[in-house]
Amino acid sequence: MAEEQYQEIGITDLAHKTLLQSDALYQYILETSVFPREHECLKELRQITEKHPLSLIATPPDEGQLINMLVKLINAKNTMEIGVYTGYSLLSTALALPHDGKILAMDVNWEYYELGLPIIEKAGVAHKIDFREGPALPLLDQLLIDENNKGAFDFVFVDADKNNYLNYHKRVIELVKVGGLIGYDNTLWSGSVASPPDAPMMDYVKEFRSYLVELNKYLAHDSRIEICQLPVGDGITLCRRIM
Ligand SMILES: C[S@@+](CC[C@H](N)C(=O)[O-])C[C@H]1O[C@@H](n2cnc3c(N)ncnc32)[C@H](O)[C@@H]1O
Repeated sequence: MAEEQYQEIGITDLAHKTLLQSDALYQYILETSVFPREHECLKELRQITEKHPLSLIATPPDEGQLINMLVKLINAKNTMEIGVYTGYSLLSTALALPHDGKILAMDVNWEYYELGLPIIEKAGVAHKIDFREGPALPLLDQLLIDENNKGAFDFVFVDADKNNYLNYHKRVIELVKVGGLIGYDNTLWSGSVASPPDAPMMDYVKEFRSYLVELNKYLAHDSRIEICQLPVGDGITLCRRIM
């Protein structure tokens, strides 16, 4: 999505990055858990990102910490990320992977990634990343043509255009291995998924709310996965493929 489009739909006006409606409580979590252990390069990347006009779309540091922990817990080696922006979640993943681990990273915008790339290089993990510029759906379709890619991924993080999440799920579920994990970001969508559709909400929230509601319903009934929805960041749904 282009910067002007984000501005048009009002994302830059979002008041809170996370579901916690208390800045003090969020700050407490950051200061007592995340920041003391945040990798120096993640800190640098966060500081660069904060200067960008779209910094609100970046993965928040507590969620980056969760992703880093998950990747280590499942011993992931072959991973994918859809929606990179400047690379906070990408770097959180890359730092957790073994030296020969891989991330296939997709984003329509190379310029955002370019902002974070020097920090990723400095962290010594750029060799793990295969960045593909372009819309993710055709890239996923291309991957699915090769049978070897089916069930080949240990972990997939989806954090791109919300109107395509269900389309991503229909493809990614075939690419992740049985026992592997998919993380969908923003599944609580500023808490709006639990509000009536006519409740007052910002344009940006209103525009995409129905896609998240639809995704959440679909995931709840998809027998191929077990799920765990966490109120971290803007809500992340973890899906473990079981068949
Ligand atoms: C919420 S941001 C990703 C944040 C990122 N995970 C981080 O850690 O900061 C969403 C990203 O998705 C990208 N995007 C939007 N539509 C896309 C599409 N169809 N295919 C791939 N990427 C897309 C945008 O360019 C943007 O960088």
